[in-house]
Amino acid sequence: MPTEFTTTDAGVRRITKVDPNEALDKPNDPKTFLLLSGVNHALFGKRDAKQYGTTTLAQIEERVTKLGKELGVDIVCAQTDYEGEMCQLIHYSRCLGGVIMNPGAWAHYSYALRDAIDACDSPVVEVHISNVHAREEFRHKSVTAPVCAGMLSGCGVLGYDLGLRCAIERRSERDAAKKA
Ligand SMILES: O=C1C[C@@](O)(C(=O)O)C[C@@H](O)[C@@H]1O
Repeated sequence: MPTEFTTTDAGVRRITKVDPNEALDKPNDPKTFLLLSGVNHALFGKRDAKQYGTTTLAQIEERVTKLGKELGVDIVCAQTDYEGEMCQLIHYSRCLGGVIMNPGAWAHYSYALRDAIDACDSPVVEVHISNVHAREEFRHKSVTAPVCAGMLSGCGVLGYDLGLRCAIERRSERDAAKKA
C-alpha cells in the first residue's frame, strides 16, 4: 500500500499511513521536509502548559507549513504514538529533503529510533519545546541527538521554525559537499 496523505482545511498536508519501503524506490524530493511529532504530542495545548505552552499540534503544523511556503519548501506532517511507526516515518524520510523531529520521551531512551535516524541520509533536526536540561534528570540525556544534524531545546514553538531553517541549511550543505 503506498503512503497515504490528507490535506486539512488549513492547508496542512499530513501522512495518514506510511509505507516505509516506498522511499527505497522513490526519487528523492529535496524540497519537501517532514515535520514529525512523537508520542503524546497530539495533546499539546492540553498538556502541561507550564512546559509546553498552549499552542496545539495543529497550530504548530500550520505555522511550519506557512514558514515552509515563505522559504520555498513544502511541508508534510505526521504524528504517532507508536515507536515502530515513528521509525517507519524516519525510513520514509529517506526520499525527502530532511526532517524536523520532536521525538518526545523517545529521545531519552529509544535506541531503535536512534538507529533509524542513523540509517537515514537526510538531515534530521531534533526539537524540544521545553528546556529538557532544566527538567527531571532522565530528560537531560538524548540518545537520538548525537545522530541528528542539530538539536534545539527550550525555544518554545519557535524551535520548530529554527528547526526547519536548520534542516534546509544542512540539506544544502550536504548537497554542496556531495557535488564537490
Ligand atoms: O514529550 C515530551 C516533549 C518534549 O520533547 C518537548 O517538546 O519539550 C520533551 C520530552 O522530554 C517530553 O517527553
